[in-house]
Amino acid sequence: MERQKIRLTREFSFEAAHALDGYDGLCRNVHGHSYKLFVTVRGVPCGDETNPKLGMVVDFSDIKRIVKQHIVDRLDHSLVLADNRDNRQFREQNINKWQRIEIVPYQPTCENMLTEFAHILRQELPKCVELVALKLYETEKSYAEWLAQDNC
Ligand SMILES: Nc1nc2c(c(=O)[nH]1)N=C([C@H](O)[C@H](O)COP(=O)(O)OP(=O)(O)OP(=O)(O)O)CN2
Ligand SMILES: [Zn+2]
Repeated sequence: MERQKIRLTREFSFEAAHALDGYDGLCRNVHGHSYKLFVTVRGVPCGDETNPKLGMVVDFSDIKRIVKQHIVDRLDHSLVLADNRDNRQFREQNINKWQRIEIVPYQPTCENMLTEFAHILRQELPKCVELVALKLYETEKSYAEWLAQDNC
């Protein structure tokens, strides 16, 4: 059978709090989201009949392991704050009580989180697949998308 390029998508979810420093609205306060992340990769299904992964672009469980290790397990039930003096001090003062205070080098909007996720996944995903899209829902009604074709 002809081997065509196929896209695979795996969905993830994590709970995280954040605050948008300096924002001119309610989101400057610490508040939480039930994030949903969709990771889409593209590749050609394995055609090697001796390979246990025959017919797979990549094993869904490999995507799951990589995304969980590098993104979900780090952010789940964390408080995500931009890297500045006040937030670093807040982290130092509270880290014994709340173990998960994640300082990130950007304002933690869904756009910036996706940019970081794309950078990580492009390094960590196996070479046989190409990261083509990420979609991050911050609320039921609001999401951001990263597309490889927009960022060549
Ligand atoms: N472009 C962006 N705008 C906003 C972001 C963001 O990441 N990128 N983030 C926020 C807040 O963190 C939060 O997500 C609020 O979003 P919003 O859709 O306004 O959520 P609400 O709860 O206010 O929506 P309802 O109308 O109450 O359902 C803000 N903007
Ligand atoms: Zn928010």
